[in-house]
Parts: sequence; structure tokens; C-alpha cells
Amino acid sequence: MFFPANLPSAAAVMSAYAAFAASTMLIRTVLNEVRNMINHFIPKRFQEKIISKLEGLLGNLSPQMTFIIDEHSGLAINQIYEASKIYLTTRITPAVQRLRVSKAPRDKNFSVTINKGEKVVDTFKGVEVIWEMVCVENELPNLDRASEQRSFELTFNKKVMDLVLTSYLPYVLEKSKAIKEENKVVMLFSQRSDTPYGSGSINFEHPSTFDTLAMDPILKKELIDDLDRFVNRKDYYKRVGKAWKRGYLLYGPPGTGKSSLIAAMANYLKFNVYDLELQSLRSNSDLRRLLISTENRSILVIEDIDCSVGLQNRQAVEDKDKKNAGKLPLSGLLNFIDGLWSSCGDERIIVFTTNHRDKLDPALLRPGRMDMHIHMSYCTPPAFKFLASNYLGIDTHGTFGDIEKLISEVEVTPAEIAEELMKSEKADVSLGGVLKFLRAKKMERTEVKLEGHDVEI
Ligand SMILES: Nc1ncnc2c1ncn2[C@@H]1O[C@H](COP(=O)(O)OP(=O)(O)OP(=O)(O)O)[C@@H](O)[C@H]1O
Ligand SMILES: [Mg+2]
Repeated sequence: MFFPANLPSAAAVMSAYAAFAASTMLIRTVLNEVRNMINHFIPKRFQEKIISKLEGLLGNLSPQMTFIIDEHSGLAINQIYEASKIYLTTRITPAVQRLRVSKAPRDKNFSVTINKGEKVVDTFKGVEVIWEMVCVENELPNLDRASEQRSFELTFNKKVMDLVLTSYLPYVLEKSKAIKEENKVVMLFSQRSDTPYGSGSINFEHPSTFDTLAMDPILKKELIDDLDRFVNRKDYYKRVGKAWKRGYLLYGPPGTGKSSLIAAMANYLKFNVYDLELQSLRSNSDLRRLLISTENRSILVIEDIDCSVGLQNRQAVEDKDKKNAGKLPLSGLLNFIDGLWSSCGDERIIVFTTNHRDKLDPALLRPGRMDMHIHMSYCTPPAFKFLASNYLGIDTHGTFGDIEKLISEVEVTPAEIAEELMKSEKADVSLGGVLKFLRAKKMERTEVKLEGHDVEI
């Protein structure tokens, strides 16, 4: 269904059209009769003129019909226009003479669109339709975003209007959606306090994927399976009456890959990312406004949830904790997760990150609020091997034994190991660096322990 509810449906248009078609048939018959009479009674030299006048009076009885598909529908973008633009790139024939070619830095493919005045002929179920790109200069410049009004004109035989409305245009919408998905570049939307999302979007350049992320392989597989199940379960969510949403809480020390994991999820699903800064929100209505401006198939991220919201233990807030003054209250956020969030859009993922799960209010951790809690841990020996293979392309080395032993004795983050590995492309050098770094860490730890021991004595 591609008509907004307040417009006449395709069926209503069709029945009105059927009535209209019947009356034009009648007019045509009458016109033929009149033409016969004119042939009999009017001198030949006046005949042409009178007939063309009469036809003018009775309207254009051409067998063709044209749909005008404007770029904008009110303030919003006209979905059919967008879809047609994308669809037509697959229907360009040698007859087309001028094309517009463009490519944004991160786009996978060139975007080729037809230019104004160009026509494209398409055939659908044996029926021929003609597309034309039309541009009209706006009389009042700067009234709208563009100084010209663009539209497509779709012309076909009136007899196939039903087919165009109920099969062809839905087919164009479907096709364009598939093309869009294939070429999609993941976007990162960063919220600015004074504007809703949309104006501050940048292409999402984070290169992290599940293939580059070191984490417990069982947990990684569990998460990927969970994401797959989630995106494939539209009907299931509908049937059980649950909002098509999923929430993940990522917790662990700084540098263990929480942000990288979000990037990997976005790149895997090709979902856009909305980075929500709760600090700049003052009220629930701010939150609602923001939420409405986000798109479906997106990941909403709230980083460092323990710091962003006035929710480190409700008690602290009730005690008029000065630090939290002006922050969005916990109740707002909980309402948001339970209600607002559930009623807003489809195919959404929400991710919270925190360095201190223990500091979060238990109300936020209650089962059912977040679907999966994912622990990003300090580097483990298998995680180290994964990183070494990723950064240096090696699976064994003389230093591995010592490094793995040390890694299980100290707390070191994947970020720290990655930094050492990046220092040289020569395995001997960078692994030597890792070893040195780990030994220094171990010394540090022993010293701290000894100090503690001294104090105790
Ligand atoms: N598990 C990991 N696998 C691969 N690389 C990692 C991993 N963890 C960290 N890194 C590397 O360290 C960098 C910093 O990690 P990241 O920003 O994802 O950590 P974080 O957990 O979000 O930290 P913070 O809590 O400070 O936000 C990443 O860009 C990546 O290069
Ligand atoms: Mg982070």
C-alpha cells in the first residue's frame, strides 16, 4: 500500500476511472454522430475547423494517460519518486542520450540517473510504459530546498491504468528497495542538540566487522545468530504481539571492544547507527522528538549509560545528587525502553554500553529490558592469537607461549595489544613489543601488590 491513508485508494481511483471511461465512450459515440452530420450538412472547407473545436470542447480523448510523480509530496519526499529514480537506473537503454553520473566517497557503485527531458521505455507484463524526467524552474527561488521542481511523468495506455496502479508501481517500489539494500552505505547519525537527526549524518567509516573483532568465539556466534534470528522474524514478532526490537547491554573495561562491536553489528546488518547523547536531553519529550526522527533498520546507541543519565542508583537521584541535576531521570529512560521505544518504528536495535555494570540501577538490568548482556573482557590467550593473525597474518611464533602465559596473569585490553601489534609489520619486532609491554604490566602489578602487603604489615 503506497498511498497515505487520507488519500483515495487505488481501488477508489479505479472505480471513478471506470465511470469516467464509460462516459468517454458515450461522448465518443456522440462525437462520431456529430461528425457524420457535419460531413452531410457543412461545406468541406469548414469541416476540419469545426471538428477540432468540438474535440477541444469535449476534452482530450487521447488514449494515453500520464501520471505525474513529483519529487516532494508536501514537505516529505515522495516515496514513489525516490523509488522510480532508483528503479530507472536499471532500465537505461542505448536510446537514452544524457545521464547524470555521481558517486559519494563511500558509495559502492556509481549512481546513474536519467537527465531532464530524457525518456525511458519500459515493458511490464507485455505492456509498454514511458518514463520522462521533467524539471520546472521554481518561480520563487529558495522557496524550497531545490530551485527547480523535479518530477517523473509516466505515460501509458489508459486501458492498463489498473495494472500500472496495482502491479507496476508496487513492483517499482519493491525493486528499488532491493537495489537500495544492495548498495547501502551504513550511516552514522550524530545528534546535535538543536536539530533532529538527519541533518548531521555522516557515512559510517568504522571498519570493524565480526571478522576483525576479538571476542569469545562462542559468544560471537551466539550474537550473530541472535541478530540473524531477529532480522528474519518479522512475522513472528507480529504474531506474538511483540514490538520488533532488540536490546543489548555491552559491558566491560575501556578498550575491550564495545564500540567496535557496535560497528561490527551495524556493518553486518547494514543498519544505520544513531549515537544518542543523553546529556543533551532534558526531558522525555526531547527523547520522543529525537526518536521519531530516527529511521527503521537502525541501531540506537547510548554509550556509557552510567555516566550519561541521572540514574546511578535512584537513591542518589532522590538524595538530590548535584552531579545528576539536569540529566534525564532514570524513570524517563525506563519509560522510553518499555513504552515509547516499543511503539516507535520497526526493526530497531538499542545498545547500551557501560564500563561498570555493577553501578547501573537494578531496574535497568531487570530481565526483559535488555535482551542480551554481553561481557567484553580483558584479552585472553585465544583473543591474542586472533589479533596476531589479524594484524600480522601469522598463526605461530616463538614468543606466543610466553605471551599467552603472561596474558592470563595480567589484565590487558585488546586495545592495548592491538596498539603494540601495530607498531611494526615485522612480527619479531611487534611481538617483542607485546612481550615487553606485558612484562612491564606484570611488574607493575607485583609492585602494587607488594605495596599493599607493606601497608598491611
Ligand atoms: N575485542 C577487540 N577486537 C579487536 N580490536 C579491538 C578489540 N577491543 C579493542 N580493540 C581495538 O581497540 C580500539 C578501541 O576499542 P573500542 O573503542 O571498541 O573500546 P571500548 O570498549 O568501546 O572502550 P570505551 O569503554 O573506552 O569506549 C578499537 O578501535 C580496536 O582497534
Ligand atoms: Mg567505546
